[in-house]
Amino acid sequence: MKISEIATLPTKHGIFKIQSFKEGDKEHLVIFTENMPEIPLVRIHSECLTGDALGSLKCDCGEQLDFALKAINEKGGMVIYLRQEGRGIGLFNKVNAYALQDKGLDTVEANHQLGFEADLRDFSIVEKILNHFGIKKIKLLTNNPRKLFSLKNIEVVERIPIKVTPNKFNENYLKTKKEKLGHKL
Ligand SMILES: Nc1nc2c(ncn2[C@@H]2O[C@H](COP(=O)(O)OP(=O)(O)OP(=O)(O)O)[C@@H](O)[C@H]2O)c(=O)[nH]1
Ligand SMILES: [Zn+2]
Repeated sequence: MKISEIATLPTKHGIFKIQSFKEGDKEHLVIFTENMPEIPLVRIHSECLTGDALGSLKCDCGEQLDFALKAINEKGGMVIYLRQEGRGIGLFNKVNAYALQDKGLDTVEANHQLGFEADLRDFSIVEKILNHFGIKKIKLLTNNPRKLFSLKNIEVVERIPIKVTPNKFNENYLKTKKEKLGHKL
């Protein structure tokens, strides 16, 4: 793992520090506050270019990221931004999955139709990053139990749910997340 220098990143949510952790060809990011409580608020966020950067309403990613940055700016902690777009299938395949969803398949069926498992993500780098910061206990912002189970040597003192406002474009996606992917929604 290669670790970059720390730089300042002013955002609409507040002034953060930013650092990149590179493993293989993946350039992950940690966006963190200068004030780091002993038990920080942590968001493990997987890349969603369409939701995070383009304002897509098909999923809840952009809204979750905004919610997390706002809360972390207030309470102290970090967003660990993992470059595993499309639950690990990549952007090109996600667009093909979206095309299948236009035809009526849900998010899980579309992945299967393309020959992928529903969720191919790997969260193993998270513990390495938290170790690097000397963090042993966290409060985790998530609705996804898989993220909790992926942490073996880090104590999750509290799981904080992220509430988003459903819209007509993502209501089926949220329903599938709850029914097929086990999200607590
Ligand atoms: N393959 C696929 N990936 C999607 C689709 N919609 C969103 N994604 C991806 O799903 C991932 C969502 O990541 P997160 O928001 O970190 O995680 P989550 O599983 O939703 O869990 P929490 O938000 O923590 O509750 C991102 O990588 C998105 O790119 C879809 O329809 N198909
Ligand atoms: Zn998304």
